[in-house]
Amino acid sequence: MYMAQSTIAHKIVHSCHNMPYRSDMCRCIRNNCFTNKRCKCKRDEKNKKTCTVYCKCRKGGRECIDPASVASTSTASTSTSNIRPLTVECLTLESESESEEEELEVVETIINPWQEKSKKLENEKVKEMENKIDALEKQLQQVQKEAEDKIDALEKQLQQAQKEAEEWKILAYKKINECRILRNANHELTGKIQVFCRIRPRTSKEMLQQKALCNINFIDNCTIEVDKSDGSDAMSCSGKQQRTKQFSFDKVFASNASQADIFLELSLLIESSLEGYNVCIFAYGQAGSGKTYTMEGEREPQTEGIIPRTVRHIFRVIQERQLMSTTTYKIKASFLEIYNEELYDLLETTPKKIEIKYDCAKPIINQQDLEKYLQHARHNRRVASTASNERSSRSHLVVRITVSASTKEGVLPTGNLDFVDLAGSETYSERSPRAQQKETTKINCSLSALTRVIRSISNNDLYIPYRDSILTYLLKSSLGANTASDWPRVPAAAICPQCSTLIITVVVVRRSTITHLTALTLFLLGYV
Ligand SMILES: Nc1ncnc2c1ncn2[C@@H]1O[C@H](COP(=O)(O)OP(=O)(O)OP(=O)(O)O)[C@@H](O)[C@H]1O
Repeated sequence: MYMAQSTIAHKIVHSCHNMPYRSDMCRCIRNNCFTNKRCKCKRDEKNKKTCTVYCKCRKGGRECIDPASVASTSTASTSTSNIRPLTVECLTLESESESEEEELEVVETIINPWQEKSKKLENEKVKEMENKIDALEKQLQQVQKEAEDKIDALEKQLQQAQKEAEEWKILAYKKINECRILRNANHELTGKIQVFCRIRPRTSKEMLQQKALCNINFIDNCTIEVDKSDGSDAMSCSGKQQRTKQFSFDKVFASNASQADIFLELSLLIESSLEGYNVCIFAYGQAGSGKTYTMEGEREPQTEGIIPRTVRHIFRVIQERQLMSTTTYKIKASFLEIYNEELYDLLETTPKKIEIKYDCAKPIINQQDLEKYLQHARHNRRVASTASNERSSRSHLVVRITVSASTKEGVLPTGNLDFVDLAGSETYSERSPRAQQKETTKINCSLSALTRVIRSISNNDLYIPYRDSILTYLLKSSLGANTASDWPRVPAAAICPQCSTLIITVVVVRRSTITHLTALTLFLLGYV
C-alpha cells in the first residue's frame, strides 16, 4: 500500500519493474479511477525501482492501493490472506462513504442557496401565474356573459324575424292569389289574346342611307295612324282612296321603348306558366322589322330579349315560391327550327331533322344553360342576306320552355311557354334566286296556314286545319287543342297579313267569354 502524496493528483507508487503501467495495478481509493500514464521509474538507495504515477482525479490526501502489492502481500502471508483484502475493501468502502458524505455536504452547500432561490422564484412565478389565471377567468366570465347576452338578443331578433317572415309569407301568398285573380280577370277582359305593336328605331345603316320614313302618328297608347310617305294613296277595304290609315292594338310601343318595357308587359302572362297555363308569344312582321331582336335581343343585360328575361324571371319566381311552399319545379327547353316545312333540332351539332313527336327538350338548371343553348341555336339557325335585313331569318324558330311542378301530393299541370320567332314575310319576287323563291313560298304558305288556323279557331269551326303546316301542327297544344285535358278550345284571333308597303294589317277578334287556360299573344312589329 502506498500513500497518495499530491493535493493536485493522487500519487500512485508501485513496483512496476519498468513495465508499462497497467490500469488494474493501481487504483485510487477515493475515486476508484485508474491512471493510464506510463510510469517513470526511479531507483532508490537499495537500488530498488520505484514507480510514481499520478491519478487524474486530482483529489488529494487519499490512499492509493497497488493491487500488485496487495496481491504480492497475500501470497506471502497465508494466515492473513483472507482478512487482508476484506479489510482493504472495508477501508475502501468506509473511505468512499466518508468522501461521498463530504462531497454531499459540499454539494449541498452549493445547491442549498440555489434551491432556496429556485423555490423563491417558483413561488413568485406560481403567484404570478395564479394572478394571471384569476384575471383570465374573470375575463372569460365577462366574455361568456356578453356572449350569452348577445345570443339572447339574437334569439329574440330571430324570433321576431321569423314572426315577420311568417306574416310576409301570408301577405305574399295573398298577393300571389290576388295577382292570379287579376291575371284571370285580365285574360277575360282582353279575350286572352293581345296584340302589341312595336316600332323599331332606324338602324345606323338606315340613317346613313337617309331612308325615307313613313309618318306614324301616335293617336293614343293603342292606336297609330300611318301616313304614306311616297304620296300615293292607299285603298281602303271599301274601295275609298285614303292617304292615312289607322291601326289599333292592345298596346303600341314607340321606337324608344326598351326591352325591359316589353318584358314588363308580358311578365304576368309568363308567370302563369308556373300554374300550368300554356302561353304562346309570336313575333310577327316583315323581314328586318325587329322580331329576333325582340325575342332574343343582344348579350348585354339592357338589350337582352324576351326569352332570356323569361328564364331569369321564372327562376326568380320559383325561388320566391319555394320559400313558402314545398312545390318543386323543373324547367326544360327545346329549340326547334321549321325550315322549308321540315322540323330541325337546333341543339344538335348541325341541325338534325326530327319528327314532330320527338322530344328533344334539354333540362335548364340555370340561366347560363339557357344562354348557352340560345347561342348554339342562333348559330345553327338559317339566315340569309335580304334587301331588308343582312341576317334575315329564313326559318321559323320555336323555343319551347316547359315548366313542370310537383308537390308531395302529386304532379301539377305542366305549363308550356312557346316563343315563336316567325320568318320574315317577304314579297315573292321572280328576280330572287330559285332557292330563295322556294324559301319565301314555304314561309308565306306556313304564315297563311297560321292565319287560317287562328281564323278557324276564332270562328269556332268544328275543323281546325292544324295539319296544314308543320308550324300549326307543332303549336297545336299552345293554340288551343290541349289534348292532355278537357280544357275548352282556344281563343279567337284572326290575322290578315295583307302587306302594304308600310305595315302589316292586323285584325284581332276578341272573345271575352273565353274561359280556356291557353293564352296567346301576338306581336306585330311595324317596319317603318
Ligand atoms: N327595338 C330595336 N332597337 C334597336 N335596334 C333594333 C330594334 N329592333 C330591331 N333592331 C335592329 O334591326 C335590325 C333587324 O332586326 P331583326 O334581325 O331582329 O329583324 P327580324 O324581324 O328578325 O328580321 P328577319 O325576319 O329578316 O329575320 C337588327 O340590326 C336589329 O339589331
